[in-house]
Amino acid sequence: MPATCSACGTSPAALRRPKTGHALCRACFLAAFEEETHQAIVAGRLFRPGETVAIGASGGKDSTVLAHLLQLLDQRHGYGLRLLLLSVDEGIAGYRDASLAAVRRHQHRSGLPLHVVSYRQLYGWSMDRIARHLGPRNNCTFCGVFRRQALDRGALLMGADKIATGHNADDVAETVLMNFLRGDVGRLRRGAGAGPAGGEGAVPRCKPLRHAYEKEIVLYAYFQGLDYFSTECVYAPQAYRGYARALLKELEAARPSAVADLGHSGERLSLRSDLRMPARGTCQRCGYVASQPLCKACVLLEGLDRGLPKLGIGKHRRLRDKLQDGQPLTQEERRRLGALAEEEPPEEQVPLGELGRDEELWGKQELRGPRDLDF
Ligand SMILES: Nc1ncnc2c1ncn2[C@@H]1O[C@H](COP(=O)(O)OP(=O)(O)OP(=O)(O)O)[C@@H](O)[C@H]1O
Repeated sequence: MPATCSACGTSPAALRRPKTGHALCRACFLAAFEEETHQAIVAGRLFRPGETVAIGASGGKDSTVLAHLLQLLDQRHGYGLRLLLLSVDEGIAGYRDASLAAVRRHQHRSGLPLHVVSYRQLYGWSMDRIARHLGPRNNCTFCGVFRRQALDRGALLMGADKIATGHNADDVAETVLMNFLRGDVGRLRRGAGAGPAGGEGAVPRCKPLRHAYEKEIVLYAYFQGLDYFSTECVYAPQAYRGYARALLKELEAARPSAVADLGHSGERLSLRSDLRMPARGTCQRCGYVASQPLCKACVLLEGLDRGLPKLGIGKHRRLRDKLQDGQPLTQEERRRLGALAEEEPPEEQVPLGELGRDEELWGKQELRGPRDLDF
């Protein structure tokens, strides 16, 4: 005989909650998941009445569930939010184009306004082209830096007060692990991944699903019949995060609370107070938040534009200084920086309309490039 739901005591249980081990029926699971998200929003004071919130919408399960929940909870509890969908098109054929189609379907169903910004518009480089220059490694470094800025730029254009992302408890735990494994003191101090998503950006961020287990998000999407895109990014298998993810899965299998515990540890970490942290300033080139004279995106772009894609990653300070002083690099130095044998023509510019600009919202306003934006 199937187990009975431990919450209502009447309906047959439809699942065992990965987070708590409780046997629940569909209705009680949905209610518990929604209530926990609401409590996380209230306890974390994530939103204020009247705020415009741009939901980072990638078309994947997490942000699809987030967009659905924020709309539902806003109506149910009267948060008084203006919700918008914001997507970044990184230019990854066979991955982002398909997931953006899922975002558009969500837009039609939900009626929320959608705005799409693309790497090609903002930086003149799609991820596919960057990957052709860079090879299979380090693509996530470029993509992560560019996406963080692209979300900020999109949110500023939309007049958003805040960005909400679909980062879940597993993402947070993986980030805590990764920061430890890399000895990344800066990020450990900022909350080891438990703090605001991309907390160093120009627009405040929050992660309303940060206590939600990935497995439960999948269950929620399934029971609600939500339509999302679920293929992994073609460049992700090479990412270091994959090792942290595999380790976390092993830990979770042995002890399900490991996911929540790691997130909790990340929040509670305290470091020596005499550690020197880089001061926050603004990028001399584009005005974005930076702790160095140039922000990370401008450093990466400089390498790409010079045909030396590895200039902005790794320890190439000496070669960067050499270039800055106008000294030529040797063939061997150019090779170390990933110089291509032959120059590739720049990518064709994409008309904004084709990328899903919400004309009603934006009229004829043009997106500005990374070098002339004021933050
Ligand atoms: N291209 C994008 N456009 C807009 N937001 C994005 C994009 N990529 C990621 N995000 C935001 O960052 C969050 C975490 O992104 P990540 O790459 O870890 O994907 P994920 O964990 O697979 O999430 P999802 O299931 O929503 O794709 C997403 O939930 C979303 O809110």
